[in-house]
Amino acid sequence: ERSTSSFSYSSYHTLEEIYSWIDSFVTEHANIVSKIQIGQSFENRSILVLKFSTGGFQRQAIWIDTGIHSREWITHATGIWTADKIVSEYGKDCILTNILDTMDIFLEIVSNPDGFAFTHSMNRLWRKNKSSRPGVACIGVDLNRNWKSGFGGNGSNDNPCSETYHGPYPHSEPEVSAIVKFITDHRNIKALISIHSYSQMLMYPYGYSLEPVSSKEELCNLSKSAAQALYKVHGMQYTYGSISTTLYMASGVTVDWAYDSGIKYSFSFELRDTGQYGFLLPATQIIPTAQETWMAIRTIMIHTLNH
Ligand SMILES: O=C(O)[C@H](Cc1ccccc1)CC(O)(O)C[N+](=O)[O-]
Ligand SMILES: [Zn+2]
Repeated sequence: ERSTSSFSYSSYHTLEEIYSWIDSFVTEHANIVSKIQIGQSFENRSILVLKFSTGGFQRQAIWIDTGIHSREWITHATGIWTADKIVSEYGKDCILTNILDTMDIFLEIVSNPDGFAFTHSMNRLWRKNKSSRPGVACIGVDLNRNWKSGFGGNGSNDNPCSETYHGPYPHSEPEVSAIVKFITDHRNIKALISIHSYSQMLMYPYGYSLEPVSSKEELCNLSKSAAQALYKVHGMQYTYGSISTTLYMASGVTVDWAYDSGIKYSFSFELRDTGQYGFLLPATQIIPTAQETWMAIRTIMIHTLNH
């Protein structure tokens, strides 16, 4: 991409196209956006994070990740659109402007670059990363089961050939340990939003337990408000609640680790649709999905700013 003006926000893109767009995007909006490499994937691809900041030092911040499961293409596409929305709305939307005048936003668009490249080259429905270990027949760890909280519990699998294989030990995967290191070293992340597809859900911890989190009421009310803001855009209904009670038990997941690390406002989205197209959501739904998701993300961000 020489410039982002030729980039289509209503299409799906390859890893190379996204990385090239990131460089153009950062160049074009250098006053508010910068690019950070937080690590390297198993196959040595750069792991990139966009930082949106209007100044300050180590400001309280919001973390958003998309694409931890490589086949969930709508999430990378939503992340890209969201990046452009943030820079477009700063100075226009007073709520977003208030957020960025006080907080930073970190956005990791391709959180599983090896898996994502593989969905374009060999297997569109690949979910895991591409790590391999001597003597292990199958490839890949489920990056949404590799986190320390509840690691190895119900709702994860110790079989390396399973789609929910949790890996040999917590944070064994470079794609996970890079985020853990970044967030731990930052010490001022106040909200984490980890975006998946599909099912149209907005969920908060825990996945590894049926026990309610201490901030259950607040997180339930906030997810309700966020789901309502989303619904107003295109009439899409999202269910909301804790992972284990709304969907199923899932252990070693991103948001449980975040919550247990002190990030109270930790949420996971399951974007469109409810199964008609599933992971193969048509590109015509990218912008509508991103538009409605933005209103939910914005609701979570303003609550985080005010609490
Ligand atoms: O099992 C998963 O990791 C997600 C559900 C989820 C999402 C966030 C935290 C715990 C579970 C479902 C999905 O997005 O991966 C879709 N899928 O099952 O392929
Ligand atoms: Zn997923």
